[in-house]
Amino acid sequence: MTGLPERVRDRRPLVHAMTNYVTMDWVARGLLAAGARPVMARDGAEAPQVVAVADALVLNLGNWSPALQQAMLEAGEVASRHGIPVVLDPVGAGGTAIRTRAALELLERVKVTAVRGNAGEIMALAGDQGLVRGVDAAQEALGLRVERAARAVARRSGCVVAVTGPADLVTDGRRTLAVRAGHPLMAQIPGSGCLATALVAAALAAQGDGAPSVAVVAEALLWAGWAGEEAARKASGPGSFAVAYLDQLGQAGPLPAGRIAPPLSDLLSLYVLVSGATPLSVVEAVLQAGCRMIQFREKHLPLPVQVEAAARVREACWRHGALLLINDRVDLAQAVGADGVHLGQDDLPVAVARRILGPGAIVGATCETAGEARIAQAAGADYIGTGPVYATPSKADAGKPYGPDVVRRVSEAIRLPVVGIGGIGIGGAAPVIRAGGVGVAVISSVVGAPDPGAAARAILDEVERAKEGVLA
Ligand SMILES: Cc1ncc(COP(=O)(O)OP(=O)(O)O)c(N)n1
Ligand SMILES: Cc1nc(C(=O)O)sc1CCOP(=O)(O)O
Ligand SMILES: [Mg+2]
Repeated sequence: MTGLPERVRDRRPLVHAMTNYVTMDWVARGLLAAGARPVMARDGAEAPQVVAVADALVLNLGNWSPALQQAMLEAGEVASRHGIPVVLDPVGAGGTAIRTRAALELLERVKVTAVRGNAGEIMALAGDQGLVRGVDAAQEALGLRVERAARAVARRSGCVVAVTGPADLVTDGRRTLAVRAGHPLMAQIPGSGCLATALVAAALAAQGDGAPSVAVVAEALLWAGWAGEEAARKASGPGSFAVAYLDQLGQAGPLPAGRIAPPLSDLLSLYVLVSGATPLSVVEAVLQAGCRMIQFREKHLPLPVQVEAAARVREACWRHGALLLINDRVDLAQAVGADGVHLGQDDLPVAVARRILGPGAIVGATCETAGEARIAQAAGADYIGTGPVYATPSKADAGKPYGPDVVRRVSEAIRLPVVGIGGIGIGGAAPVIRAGGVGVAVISSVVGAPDPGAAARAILDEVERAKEGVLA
């Protein structure tokens, strides 16, 4: 299959965007730059006629009014009858009751193909009163709650739900993908979200059958985010960024690989640290058992030996579709082609590692407090490790155990996925998930077990059972 930008340029879908006055011009420019054809008819007198000849319909709640609601309902019902994909942008849901009700009514009466919103909006549609300030949701108290809300809305409405933020989540209620792409400058121009919604509509139209597709929605968000990354390289501020963004949308060329994957919240379920001269056979055993996240932490070996050993672990991870992160050392991560690093408070700063490794790398950070976690999130971390949860035999300078509540304190302060670490074994993992963690990081309970593979499987099962309880 050709890349999404080529498909949109080839098919030039007519996208009927019933969008708000604030970003209408930006959305029209973005669709044109992407190769689609925008039509912005918003009035109820003509919208139902226009949508009948369109290839996709966008319903954007910005600048909402009762008249707009009626027009959207009528246009949406026409689109549903014609099998035209409909993408809902529930702008401000959760911020006012009227917006939440309007979005829910559209979801109920229109066959919506996809919803694209921020965390607060999607949580509001799921009935989870997340914190929303204005129309930009506060990325608070999220973690698994966002994924749970998105899955619930997707299952209830039979659509794909995309939650855009530091990392985008896309789910149909069963399968979930994460998209790692974007740049902070995108939040400094109005309409990035509205245009992402319109690109999702163009992507669904260009795929031909207009069916809800997690992969197509994820690819559209990758296109939007990657354009932001590339534009930011050329921009000197929000003004030049906006111009560069439109230019980038029009560029040919494939989208970057490796940016769409199962969410870190899935991959981090069991995170095994290779530490204390762990044999490669143990790594193989835990990968066979289903572990998809390994951290190489043989910090006491001479660096040349670490390079050799880490390269062998990386090769094992590649064979199992697992990610490899390197403890502390960005240079070692680059040397062996690892997927990223994990950094403690006394290691290289997250922002520096992000600058060296680029937007596609995974950067984890150790944080023991909500404040540290917010700083790490703002600096560009992808996940947080917190602990020690219980007493640990594997880190001499670990502090006093906090208990699982440290995971709750940290995970309720940020959007990023949080793993607990420190003394975690069978029976100790579930409390970490119930406290808001997405997984557990372990050394001795697995690496030091008589049968590391069996131990890994048992802990993974405990985590997955606990997650089912949280996500239900
Ligand atoms: C997943 C995870 N969480 C925490 C740590 C501890 O990292 P750090 O504080 O840098 O201590 P060292 O591991 O370097 O001794 C971790 N490694 N992984
Ligand atoms: C590497 C590490 N960091 C910790 C922290 O609290 O930040 S505890 C720890 C060691 C974890 O090993 P085990 O699973 O054997 O307790
Ligand atoms: Mg460290």
